[in-house]
Amino acid sequence: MTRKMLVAGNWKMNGLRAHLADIAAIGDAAKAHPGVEVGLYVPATLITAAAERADGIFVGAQDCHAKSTGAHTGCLGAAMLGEAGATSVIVGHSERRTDQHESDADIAAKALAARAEDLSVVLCVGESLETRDSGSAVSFVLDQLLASLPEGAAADWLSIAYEPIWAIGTGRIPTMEQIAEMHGAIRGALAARLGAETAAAMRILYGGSVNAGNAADIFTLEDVDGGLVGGASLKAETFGPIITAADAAS
Ligand SMILES: O=C(CO)COP(=O)(O)O
Repeated sequence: MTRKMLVAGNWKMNGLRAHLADIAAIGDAAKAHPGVEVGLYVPATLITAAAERADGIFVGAQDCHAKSTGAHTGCLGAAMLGEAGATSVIVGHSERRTDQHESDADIAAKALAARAEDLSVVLCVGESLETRDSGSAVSFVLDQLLASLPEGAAADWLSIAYEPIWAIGTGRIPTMEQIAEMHGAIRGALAARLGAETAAAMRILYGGSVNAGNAADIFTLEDVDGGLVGGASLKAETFGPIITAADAAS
């Protein structure tokens, strides 16, 4: 089974129109590597402008509401994001699980809402440092994954991102053995839930302090099919080498 590498940037709450030139530069970097799928999850305010300029990359949103419309002040439905130009959405990022108190059931519902509007989905899972240190990271992440997994999950619209919370924005990453163990366990759990064929086709991304220096090692691991990149995705100079590393590992 060959899975196309996916390297996606999560810009989080960063980016103004002044940064559209960076998006264009990242598109240029991506075009040199057509074997890698590259996307940017930008703030909602930038989706339309980014999608208008995006060449060589897809543009996504960082969250969507589980309902399509209604009395939900400040929220955005999947159809709105699609109309704005997004083709994909992140659900279940640990920052939203923590800051917005999103539950696994909320996240599964958001993924389904996105799917209903033909958006692809990256579903994030990951353990805290406390859970890692207690020795129960794998069982925690698998429980979280299976509870957040939407009905009808399929590899043509859903990818998983393993993002250990303690590795996000810290410059600290798990050992290669820990990443390999977790990704293998995730694929095993997907196989048990969705069947071997779907599990073999579904991309499992690693996220958390991915940079030009560590990407090549991480992407070489068998069950790592790309990365979800925060800080290093803001500039082509730092994101470009990560795309190159994914191509080399393809
Ligand atoms: O949270 C992340 C991507 O969603 C990872 O962020 P950093 O790459 O900045 O650690």
